[in-house]
Amino acid sequence: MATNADFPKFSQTLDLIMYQQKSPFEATFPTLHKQLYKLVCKVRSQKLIPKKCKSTTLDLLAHLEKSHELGSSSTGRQLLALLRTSYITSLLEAYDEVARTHWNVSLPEVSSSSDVENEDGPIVKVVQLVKSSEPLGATIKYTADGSVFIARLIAGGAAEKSESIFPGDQILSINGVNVDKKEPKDIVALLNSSENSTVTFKILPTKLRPCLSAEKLYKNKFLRAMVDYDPMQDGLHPCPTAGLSFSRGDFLEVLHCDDRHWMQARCIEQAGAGPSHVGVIPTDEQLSLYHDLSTDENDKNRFLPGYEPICQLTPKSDAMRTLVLIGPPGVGRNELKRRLLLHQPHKYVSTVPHTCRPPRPHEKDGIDYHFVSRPQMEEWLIQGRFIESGEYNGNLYGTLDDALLTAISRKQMPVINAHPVALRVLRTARFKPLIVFVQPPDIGTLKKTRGKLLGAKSVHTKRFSDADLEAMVTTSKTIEANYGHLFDASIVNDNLETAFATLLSTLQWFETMPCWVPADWLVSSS
Ligand SMILES: Nc1ncnc2c1ncn2[C@@H]1O[C@H](COP(=O)(O)OP(=O)(O)OP(=O)(O)O)[C@@H](O)[C@H]1O
Repeated sequence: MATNADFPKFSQTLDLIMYQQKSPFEATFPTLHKQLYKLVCKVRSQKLIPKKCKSTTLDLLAHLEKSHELGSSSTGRQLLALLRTSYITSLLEAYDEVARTHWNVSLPEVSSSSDVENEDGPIVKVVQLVKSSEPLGATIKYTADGSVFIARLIAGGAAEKSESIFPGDQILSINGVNVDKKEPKDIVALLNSSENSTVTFKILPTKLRPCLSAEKLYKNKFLRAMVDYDPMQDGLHPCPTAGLSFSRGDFLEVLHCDDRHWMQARCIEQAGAGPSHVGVIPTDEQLSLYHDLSTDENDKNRFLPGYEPICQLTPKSDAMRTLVLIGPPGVGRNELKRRLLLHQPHKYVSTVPHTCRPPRPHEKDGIDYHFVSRPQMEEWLIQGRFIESGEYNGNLYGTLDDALLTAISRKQMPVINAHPVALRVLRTARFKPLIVFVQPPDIGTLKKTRGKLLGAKSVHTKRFSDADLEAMVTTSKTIEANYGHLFDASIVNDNLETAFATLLSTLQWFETMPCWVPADWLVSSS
């Protein structure tokens, strides 16, 4: 027989289903999602009390099936069918197993939170938390007279989950020890030293409950870090140990944004590693304080400010992106591009540049170059229509934006080897570039593979001096330092065959998997 005590377990299980399934589930079955949501609400409000089932969620589902609680509509039947799929059933079984496990924690007999009358008058609250390996998940601050207050709760931490402690609450004592004027290290020691399995706080609750959400301060909850950040190096961080360090190019999920200067975020899961812990990081406004002070010329190339709002782009077979190969001169971008065009000539295409120099005898207009007049080139330059342009031997050269747009409109993927500076123009919704960094291997491998001619394998074969190869490695490092956060993928070109195979699998990945792109790409294309 289910008791009320079993309901948290069941409702957590449903939370789990909704959380795990949310995006595909909600997107594919919006009506079913609504039904499931209603079910969770019903269970939560305990209006739905199954009398005939045991405490396992699978039993509860069996009960729902028999009792027609969900109605006999096709949506209700579909929902049950979905809940019965092997994926969901396994999830429920796993959860039941976890829920059945006895965790060896002896919960206190007193209620976890109770209001008691303080002798001096104001209502104080006693909050008792079960100790676990996870930290309390709260930072503290002091007033001038040494009183200790909760500064912020870390999203998803033990204090927040307790729903009994809030920012602004004053901590009067921990396990009966008065904390007034105690140093942070003494408070940490108090939290850790308690002998029993619980920690008891006496709290003077705040009258103001801050309720700013991430959405209110940040239109977009997901951000790409454009700078490196280490809270331990940040003298202005209110609590460096509760901070989160991240590197340029990391994807962050903002969970809380309590004020204009600090917010809570975690690094989004990357390549199999789970999401990072939640930590306090500076907002854009706070970060700009540090970078305003920067005199580093390279910062200007890094597309500051500190964060770029991002969203997930779901690949569509009829929406082409531009493949941009970035890398130091001589690293092999032309060779990779040449192989790609040969591999699928109908899909991957090259763009023909414009020039105002006269054609050479063997050159064909529209194939080697588009030959146009100098005034025409200058007019396009003024209009900002070139992706890249330059002057060589008194003649202008450039790649027109139309060249890319025409290929994209024909459902082809233009491939260009661009200078990183061109990313400023290219990285927009019009071209939706997929930016692949081609980097050289270590200098030893580079000397082995490029120091000698490749025989008759390629008509483009070049010979490099040791100085050329060393310059290639140095330039590669500079490009990565300045633009690495904008790269979607990196390929090491040690062996041409494997580098090309990696390029193909990278392209396949981006053609089939959702990926993070600047949020305005989707806004401007919708
Ligand atoms: N992995 C490799 N092993 C050996 N040789 C290579 C490799 N990759 C490229 N090469 C050779 O290096 C030379 C330079 O390559 P490529 O022209 O493709 O470089 P690039 O990045 O396009 O440089 P640039 O922009 O200066 O033309 C070519 O002769 C190419 O065949």
